[in-house]
Amino acid sequence: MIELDLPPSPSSPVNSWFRNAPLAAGFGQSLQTDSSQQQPPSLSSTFSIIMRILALAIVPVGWWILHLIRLRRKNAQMPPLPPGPKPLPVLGNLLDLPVERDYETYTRWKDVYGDVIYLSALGNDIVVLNSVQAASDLLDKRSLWYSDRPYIPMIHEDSLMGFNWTLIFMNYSPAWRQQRRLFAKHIPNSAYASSGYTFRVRQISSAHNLLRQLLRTSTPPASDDSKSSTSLSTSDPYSYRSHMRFVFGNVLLGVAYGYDVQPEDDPHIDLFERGVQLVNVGINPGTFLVNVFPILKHIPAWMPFNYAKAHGKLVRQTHRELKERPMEILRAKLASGTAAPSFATNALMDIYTERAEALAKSKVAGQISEKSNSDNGHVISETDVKHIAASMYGAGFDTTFAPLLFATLHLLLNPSIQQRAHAELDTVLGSPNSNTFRLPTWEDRPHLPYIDAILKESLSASNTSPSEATPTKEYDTYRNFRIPRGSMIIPNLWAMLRDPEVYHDPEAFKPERFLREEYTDEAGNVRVLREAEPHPSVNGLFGFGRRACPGQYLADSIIWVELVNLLACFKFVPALDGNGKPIDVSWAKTPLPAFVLHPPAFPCLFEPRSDIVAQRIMETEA
Ligand code: HEM
Repeated sequence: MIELDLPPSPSSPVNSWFRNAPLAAGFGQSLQTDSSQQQPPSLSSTFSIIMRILALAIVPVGWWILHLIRLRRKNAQMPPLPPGPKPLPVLGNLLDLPVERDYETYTRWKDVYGDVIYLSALGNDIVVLNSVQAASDLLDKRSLWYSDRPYIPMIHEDSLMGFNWTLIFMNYSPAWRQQRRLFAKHIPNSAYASSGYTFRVRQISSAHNLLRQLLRTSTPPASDDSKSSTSLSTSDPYSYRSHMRFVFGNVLLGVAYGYDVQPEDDPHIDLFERGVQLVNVGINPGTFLVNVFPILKHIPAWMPFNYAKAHGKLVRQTHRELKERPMEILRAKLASGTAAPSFATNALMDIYTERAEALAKSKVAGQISEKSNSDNGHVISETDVKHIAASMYGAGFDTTFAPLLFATLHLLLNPSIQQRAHAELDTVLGSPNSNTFRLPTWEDRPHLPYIDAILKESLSASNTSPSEATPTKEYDTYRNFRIPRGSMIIPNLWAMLRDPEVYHDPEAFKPERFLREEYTDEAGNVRVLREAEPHPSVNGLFGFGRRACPGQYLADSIIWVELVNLLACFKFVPALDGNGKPIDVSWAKTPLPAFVLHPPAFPCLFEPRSDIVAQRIMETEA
């Protein structure tokens, strides 16, 4: 070990680097001295060290300068980059990028730079799309080039989270295409498709389950005398959240595996929740440095403080369990003939049937052919079924839960919207005070346009924050701007939904913007009273192009059935504070920063609309 007896100095990292730098650079031998005779280095030896450092540095620095000059020349011949905040050398716009609520900053920049903005961060190109037009032009119309996923070391490295088995993060590839086809085949692409019948039965029974749970913890109806059955219950103004969570978990695991969730502490729900939370931690750009400096992925797992590898291992273990456990249960049920219909049940049955047919054919033709089922060599297998089913909870839970929370919040804040919804429902379901009152069914949907409008407005409120990014496959030009190859494309839904050209009074919760209203004039002609607002960005809510959400029709039907049942049966009323005054919850309109925006927990009470309604709810138990 060589030690230099340099004059004492403050132990800042920079000083210590300078102290050790010559050793690290291989200058140790020339400086090796007997510590008993050490002298401060002479001026000439210091000069020689500096010269050597300069000599060594000149090659990379020269290369870097040449590279920059060449890049400048090349770029000068190309169209300019889209406008954006001025970058710093090397860091680019790293310091401009907000840690939280990036969508708000991108939206503010729209006024300054326009709807296509260029940013760079540590050499990575980023293009933010702030309008539906730009997003659709690139992601829809040039979808072949814009369908890949960005490389995120924590996600994609097998030695870290190894999470690229899920559709959401898979690159555009034959395996991805096959999985999308499999998804589309078994998850109906229309809320009204006949193949969706079994899922709709499950959705209805889950919605009734939610009604019963809310009734048990609800406030009594206003007209209630103290003997009513509902008056026995006390009200926890936050309990609705856990009831809703249970119901969405039940629907999603039911659709995925035909699995019935236990009302409390279901082990599968716990497992999937844990899996989602662990992934969220891993993909947060600020949590693990390896996402910013991918080279850190080479640090071995045994090194102390290697939290990224430790976290990756935990995620892999949890996901192995989460993928295997429900499939094992399903296989056992399939073997005993007791499996309920579900995505995985139906897809596995298909595979088994195809295999049996291929086997039968092979006995005739002497060989097994799996070609019919393949895309560039990728044949659908049980592993694909397992992976898609396991993705459904993560992809579908928060995304469906959040719009229902927003609907609840805005209905609570806007009694007039509730009244209008109740009036529409009463014409279809009967008055809640009449014995003819019934609960809604799927067939009622076309007759309830205002409920649909509330659903659309709630979906807009919960727009997925703009972290979805797709690298361009090739260098591209758009509106005479250059989009560098490999750019991260960020469609900023927040800005799209607040585009004043499209969306009037965007901050207000106005379901009627989705209604086209007609009236009949004196001569009996049907005329348009008001056109629905043009609102193309509601399509953008489910993404663009080839990567657009494959679960959108399922999501739409899941949220609709919950919302319509809640509205048919309950009034959403404010909880009271210690002085008996209604608690104001308007603060909850500002969403929490997350990938899927959702309101912070706010108190809300559910009051059954009448005793007859309460009775109808209890009848569903049968
Ligand atoms: C209101 C609810 C939902 C919303 C707003 C929503 C939105 C989205 C968005 C914005 C994307 C990304 C598209 C892109 O990258 O361009 C996506 C992808 C995806 N969604 Fe949904 N989603 C919802 C519900 C669901 C449900 C219920 C499921 C399934 C059970 C699901 C499954 C998926 C999958 C598998 C992907 C990845 C597709 C791919 O990368 O090819 N989603 N969703």
